[in-house]
Amino acid sequence: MSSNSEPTSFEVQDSIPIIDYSLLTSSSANERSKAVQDIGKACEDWGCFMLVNHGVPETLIQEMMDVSDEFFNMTNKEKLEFEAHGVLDPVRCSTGVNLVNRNKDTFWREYLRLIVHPGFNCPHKPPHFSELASDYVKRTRAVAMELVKGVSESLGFEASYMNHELNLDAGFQLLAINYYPSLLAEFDVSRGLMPHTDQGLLTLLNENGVPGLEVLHNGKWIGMGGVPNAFSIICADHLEIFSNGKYKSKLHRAVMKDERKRITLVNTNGPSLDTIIGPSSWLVDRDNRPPRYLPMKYSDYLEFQIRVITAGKHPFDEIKIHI
Ligand SMILES: O=C(O)CCC(=O)C(=O)O
Ligand SMILES: [Fe+2]
Repeated sequence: MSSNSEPTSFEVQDSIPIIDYSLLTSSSANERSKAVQDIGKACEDWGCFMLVNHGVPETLIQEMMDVSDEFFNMTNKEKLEFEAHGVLDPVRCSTGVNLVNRNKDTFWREYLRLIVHPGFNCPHKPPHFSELASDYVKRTRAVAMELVKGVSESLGFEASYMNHELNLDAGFQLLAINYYPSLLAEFDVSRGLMPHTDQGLLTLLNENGVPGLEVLHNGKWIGMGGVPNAFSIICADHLEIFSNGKYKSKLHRAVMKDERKRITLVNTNGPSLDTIIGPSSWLVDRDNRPPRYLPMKYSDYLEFQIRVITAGKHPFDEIKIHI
């Protein structure tokens, strides 16, 4: 979507649903069932929610923010040691330089993308980066897998159904670290991230206390985040595909509000690369609920997504079946 055609209104709203993770993992069947119901409603009505009491230690998140800051403060030459181009390269750093051009739709952002499952990849510097990131992604993965169990039940399946169907034990997990530098006088470009949806089932995101994430809801951009020690959870493309459109992937963007530096840690969680993912056969019937998306191997989708986005389109423009 180009910035010319997108809605411009912005609204701070506190009604993005908040899910308490400790209820989802509670030994009380009633509490768990209420959490499952709330997750289903949040996915259906909003396509996003805030997750509190997730159990990932605040100190670990802070250490990840600090070490990420150190990474991006290395020289461009040092960072470009990790430059890569293919979507399946295990470590991919972009210093943002190539992103800035005369096109008004383009924003400045540096990022580091790591494939962290199956198989963990991370730059060897700064010291402790790899150790911290490894701990962080194991913990976020555990949270994501619990959430997927809840989602699975909310769709009427067994908790483990999506895990089995989509081979999540070998699931493709990315850690993307986004770095929006502080706005220095000589730094005269917009910082942010274009409206987009994510690959995978659920994205888990946290930020360094500097707001910027917005979701498009009922035609308006709404600020997301700002709940202390909470993850922003965003429904992604393959949840929409698997649920045959019941849970929509959420369009979101990043817009900087002030001059402060912003860092976000973004986890995407998908099926295994060789999974062919389409609408679940249980959520499709010929008469009332025809399939709305073409199935595609996940690794092909990742390559295809880049091609389609580069051409200024959304993957769903190509794989959505219009009924
Ligand atoms: O930095 C943000 O707030 C958004 C990042 C994001 O959407 C992404 O990396 O996919
Ligand atoms: Fe995103």
